[in-house]
Amino acid sequence: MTRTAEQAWDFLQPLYAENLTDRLHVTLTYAQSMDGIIAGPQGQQILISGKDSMVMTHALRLNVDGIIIGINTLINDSPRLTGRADYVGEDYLATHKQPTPVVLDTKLRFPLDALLLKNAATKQGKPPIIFTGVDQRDDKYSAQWRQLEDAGAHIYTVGVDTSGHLNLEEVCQNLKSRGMERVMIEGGASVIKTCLASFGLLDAVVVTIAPTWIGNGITIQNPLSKEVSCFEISKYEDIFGKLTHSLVALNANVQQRAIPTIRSRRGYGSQHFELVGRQYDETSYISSTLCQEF
Ligand SMILES: NC(=O)C1=CN([C@@H]2O[C@H](COP(=O)(O)OP(=O)(O)OC[C@H]3O[C@@H](n4cnc5c(N)ncnc54)[C@H](OP(=O)(O)O)[C@@H]3O)[C@@H](O)[C@H]2O)C=CC1
Ligand SMILES: Nc1nc(O)c(N)c(N[C@@H]2O[C@H](COP(=O)(O)O)[C@@H](O)[C@H]2O)n1
Repeated sequence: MTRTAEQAWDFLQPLYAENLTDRLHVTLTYAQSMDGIIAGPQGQQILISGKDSMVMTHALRLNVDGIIIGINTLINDSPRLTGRADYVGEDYLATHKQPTPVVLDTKLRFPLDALLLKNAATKQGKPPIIFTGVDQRDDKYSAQWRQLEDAGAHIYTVGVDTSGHLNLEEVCQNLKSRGMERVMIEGGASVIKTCLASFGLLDAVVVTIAPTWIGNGITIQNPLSKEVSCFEISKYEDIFGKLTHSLVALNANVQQRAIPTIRSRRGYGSQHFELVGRQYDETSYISSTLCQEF
């Protein structure tokens, strides 16, 4: 069975029930294997999600104002960051707006041949926003800045925190001030780790965990033991338990692993977990696509 975009969005609705008016609603979303791998050893893109999970990702993309990624993901993958009819269907696509791509790029390394710029030029996607830590007046960056703007990008300088990374709170405030209400953060590993370590930044986490062990690659956490039983997947809750909402969408024939999948928490420290878990998929559909490289 393949989910429709409407079904996928219905499934995600509990994460968006609250009406946040004063701050940006931020969803962290990514796909990982059971051993926490999100990309190949040299950062090669790996197809981890199954078809239904991709429908969910693309439906989500079409229900947010912006998609944030780190500069390495842009350089490695040159993603499109659009919602596409292949996954959501023409009708859904026609009735939803495309998100604005947002790239975290401290040193303005954004390549001029990136697909995001080409797609913006041909109106297949919105012009990207680049957040950087450099100053437009700095001679070292002014030419690149101008070329990127000429190619359609909007560039904003934000603060750099003590780890040398862009301050994500400031990024979110900036996007909110530009009229955005909801964004999703799609990765990669470094950005995911920053987000998971920044309690208070995230409102929701949507993770696809494919029931496979990749064994070697870019990981977002210490690999669990390969002897792990199905139910030990709940170890992920150590991380997710700190979040306001979290959702684990298992994407294949792993009913026995269908532990409660949405956790909602109000007020950090209150020890109150509200369990509203649901399993996303009911049938197997993914095994033929697991771990194939693009
Ligand atoms: N399976 C999945 O769902 C996904 C997988 N991926 C994979 O992830 C891989 C890339 O991951 P990775 O190499 O870790 O790179 P990222 O895409 O996470 O980019 C990291 C870079 O972003 C910049 N950056 C700026 N601000 C921040 C911040 N606050 N926190 C973290 N980084 C920041 C830094 O570079 P600088 O200092 O130059 O600004 C940093 O080195 C790709 O191979 C891609 O295929 C990506 C997305 C989703
Ligand atoms: N949801 C999801 N599942 C996977 O298996 C993935 N490998 C990814 N990767 C992310 O999607 C980006 C590609 O986007 P486009 O299809 O080009 O729009 C890639 O850069 C990762 O961010 N996601």
